[in-house]
Amino acid sequence: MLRFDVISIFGEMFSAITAQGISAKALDKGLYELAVWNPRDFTHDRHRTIDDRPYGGGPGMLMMYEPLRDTFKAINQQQPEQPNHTIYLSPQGQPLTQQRVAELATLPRITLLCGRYEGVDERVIENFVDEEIAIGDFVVSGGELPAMMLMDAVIRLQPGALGHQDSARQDSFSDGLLDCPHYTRPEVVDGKAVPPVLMSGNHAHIAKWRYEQQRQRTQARRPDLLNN
Ligand SMILES: CN(C)c1ccccc1CNc1ccc(C(N)=O)cn1
Repeated sequence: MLRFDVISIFGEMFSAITAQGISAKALDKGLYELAVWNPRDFTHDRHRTIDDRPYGGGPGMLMMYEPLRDTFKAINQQQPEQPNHTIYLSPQGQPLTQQRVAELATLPRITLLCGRYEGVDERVIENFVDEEIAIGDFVVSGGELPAMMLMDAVIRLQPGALGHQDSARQDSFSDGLLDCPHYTRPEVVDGKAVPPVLMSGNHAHIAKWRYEQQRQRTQARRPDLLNN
């Protein structure tokens, strides 16, 4: 069973994936387990300090080394037998792709470090982080939402997470093309009809049309995805 250990000062945010939807059902089915660790629990001062000012000056605060080190130690004491892979979500990371998600989905254990403030002391990354990942080229206020997106993408690839028909469909995604258009009832609405080929019952024609649509859309919207 896949285990996630998450380091975050805002652990309650993760109810966004544990309370509803496919990720909640997968948790109930025992397809993964999740533990959230708060670095504040690994401080020793009265104010439970986990941030401090940056050397060299500059705006904002950084997450300090020692509380994070002690959090990593506690996590690794709990699961010494399982090999661990630690990911830091940051704008400086490698862009996440579906191919990388599929590789991560085969791991038994993933630790996710969620940065806040202006990030973490670089020595944390050097000593404890295996991989730095960005879920896109933009900045948000913390690593928690990026972590939840990575987790959701990995969870839905776990066997049993999707109904059979969905898992068949998501395979069409992993052929590196954008998805084709989709339609459902009614057949005509506000003067717009469903493409007749989809009403034909000719499954070979339907498959050909859908693939053609995928290729046209990818060429038009994301030519960078072609020639892979
Ligand atoms: C607070 N910031 C700027 C920060 C700085 C350093 C690390 C983490 C953070 C947390 N923010 C993040 C995290 C990830 C992504 C992403 N694209 O995956 C975007 N923002």
